[in-house]
Amino acid sequence: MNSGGSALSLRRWWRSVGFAWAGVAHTYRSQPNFRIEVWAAVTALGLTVLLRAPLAPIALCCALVLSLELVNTALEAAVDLASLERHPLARAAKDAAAGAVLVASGGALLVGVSVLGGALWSRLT
Ligand SMILES: Nc1ncnc2c1ncn2[C@@H]1O[C@H](COP(=O)(O)OP(=O)(O)OP(=O)(O)O)[C@@H](O)[C@H]1O
Repeated sequence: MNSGGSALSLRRWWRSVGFAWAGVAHTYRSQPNFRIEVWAAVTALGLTVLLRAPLAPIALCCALVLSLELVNTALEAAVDLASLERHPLARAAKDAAAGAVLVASGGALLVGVSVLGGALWSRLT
């Protein structure tokens, strides 16, 4: 058994988690849209628990939107690092990444309304 090797890979994994968390924290600090999405996700998850609605579709949608916003931020940084000059390909890349967030947000909104809408309506009426 190679316990030294597994301790090392666990430490390496933990270090990678630290880098990933630094990426999430940096995006939270630098991207107002990400902050809005985080608090929208917290609200949606809280409502889901409160209304005893199915958690899986809401959690999946929250994770999808937040993940795509992180990828969008990564792509923006990579494009700006490659060149700060205006270029049609830079615009295409950034617009497509922003479009991915928009599409996921639209889908998440539909899922949110269909899963939570009925339960919320009957609580309020
Ligand atoms: N180098 C560039 N060349 C051409 N167009 C660009 C370039 N950089 C940004 N743009 C255009 O400006 C838009 C906004 O880009 P910017 O990098 O400012 O993102 P942002 O406003 O932070 O977007 P988000 O709200 O998604 O974080 C892009 O979607 C793109 O249409």
